[in-house]
Amino acid sequence: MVSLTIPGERDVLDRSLTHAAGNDHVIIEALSKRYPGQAVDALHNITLAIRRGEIFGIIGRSGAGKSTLIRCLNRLENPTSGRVVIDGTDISALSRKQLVAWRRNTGMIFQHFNLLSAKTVRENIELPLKVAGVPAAERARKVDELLALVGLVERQHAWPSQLSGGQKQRVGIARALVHDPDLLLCDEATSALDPETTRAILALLKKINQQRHITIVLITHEMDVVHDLCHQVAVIDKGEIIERGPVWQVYSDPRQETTRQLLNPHFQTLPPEIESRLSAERKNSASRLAVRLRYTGQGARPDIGALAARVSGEITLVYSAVEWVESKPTGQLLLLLDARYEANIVPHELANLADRLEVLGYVTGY
Ligand SMILES: Nc1ncnc2c1ncn2[C@@H]1O[C@H](COP(=O)(O)OP(=O)(O)OP(=O)(O)O)[C@@H](O)[C@H]1O
Repeated sequence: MVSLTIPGERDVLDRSLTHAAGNDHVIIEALSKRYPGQAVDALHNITLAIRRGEIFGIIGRSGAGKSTLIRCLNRLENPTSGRVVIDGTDISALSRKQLVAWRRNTGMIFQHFNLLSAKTVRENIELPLKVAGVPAAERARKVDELLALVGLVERQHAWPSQLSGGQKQRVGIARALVHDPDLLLCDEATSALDPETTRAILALLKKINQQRHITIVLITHEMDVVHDLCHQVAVIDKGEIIERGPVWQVYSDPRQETTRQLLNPHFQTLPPEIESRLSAERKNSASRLAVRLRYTGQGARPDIGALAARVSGEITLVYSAVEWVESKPTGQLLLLLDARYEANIVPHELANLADRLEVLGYVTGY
C-alpha cells in the first residue's frame, strides 16, 4: 500500500472509469471542435463516458473549453468531428425537428439564469410547457409540483427583478425540469452566487439527482462545487481532458499541476517555514526527517494511535488536512520525526499507515 514517492515524479494519468456495460448515459467519442477562423481546436479529441444517474463535473480554467463541451452535449454547438451519443442516440445525426423533440429530455441551467423579466416565476416555469402544447390543467399540475420541489411556492407570483440570485436559479432549475428530463446540464450554475446560496443550490441539485435519478453534467471553475456535489470529475485544460476519475481520488491525489492549482488551497504545498528549512542531507544531529502521509481513499486510515505506536520519540504534527469524501479519508499529515530517524528506514516504520508516503528531506531549526 505504501510507496515511497518523490513529489512530481509520478507520470500521469488516465484514471478512466471502468464502466458497467450498458450503464453509460452520455458517451463522447473523439470529439473535436474548432471555431470558424480559429487556428487551434477549442476542444481536441475528447472521449468521456458518463454513467446514468451520476453527477459528473467538468472543471477547468477560463478558456479551457468547458462551455464549448457542455454546449456540444445538446448541440447548441456542433462538433467539428467526433460524436455525442446520449441514451444510444447519436445526436449529431438528428434533424432540426428531431433535435427540438429530443432536447426535451435534456434540461439546461445557466450562470445568468436566462429568465424572462416580463413573466412571473410561475409563468417562466410554465412557458416551455405552453410552447410544447401541454394542456392548461396538466401545465398547472406540473408547475405546482416543481414550485414545491425548488421551494418557491410562496414566490410564484413574483417578478424576476424581485428575486435573489439563488431564487432566480431555483426558477431556472424548475424550468429545466418541466419535461421530466433524465439529463440535466449545468453551465456554471452557481458562479454568480455567494457561497451560502451556492451551498443551497448544490443541495437542491443533489436532491434532484437522488429523488429523480437524473444524470447531471456540470461545468465549473470552482473545485468546491465538484467536491460538494459530484461523483466523478474530468479536468479540462486547453481543450483536452488531462485527468479524470472519482472525485475523492482526483481530489486527494491529483496527478496534474493544473489540477493541483485548481485544488488550491486544498492541495497544500509545503508551508514556507518548512520549505525554507528543508534539505536533502542531514545538516546536524538535530535535523528532523519530514514525511508526508497521504490519504487517497485507497484504504489506509489516519490512525494517530497506530502512528505513535510505530514511531518512537518526538513526532511533530506540522500540518494536517484530512477530510472524508464519500466516506473515504483524503488529505495529508505532514510530520517531523524524531531526530534519529533516517530517510532509508522510515518507509518500514510507517508501513500501512498511509496510502502514500513521501519522505521530503531533513528540516533543521524548526
Ligand atoms: N464563438 C466562438 N468563436 C471563436 N472562439 C470561441 C468561441 N467560443 C469560444 N471560443 C474560444 O474557444 C476556447 C474555449 O472557450 P470556452 O468558452 O468553451 O471555455 P470555458 O472553459 O468555458 O471558459 P470560461 O470559463 O471563461 O467560460 C477559448 O479559447 C475561446 O476563446
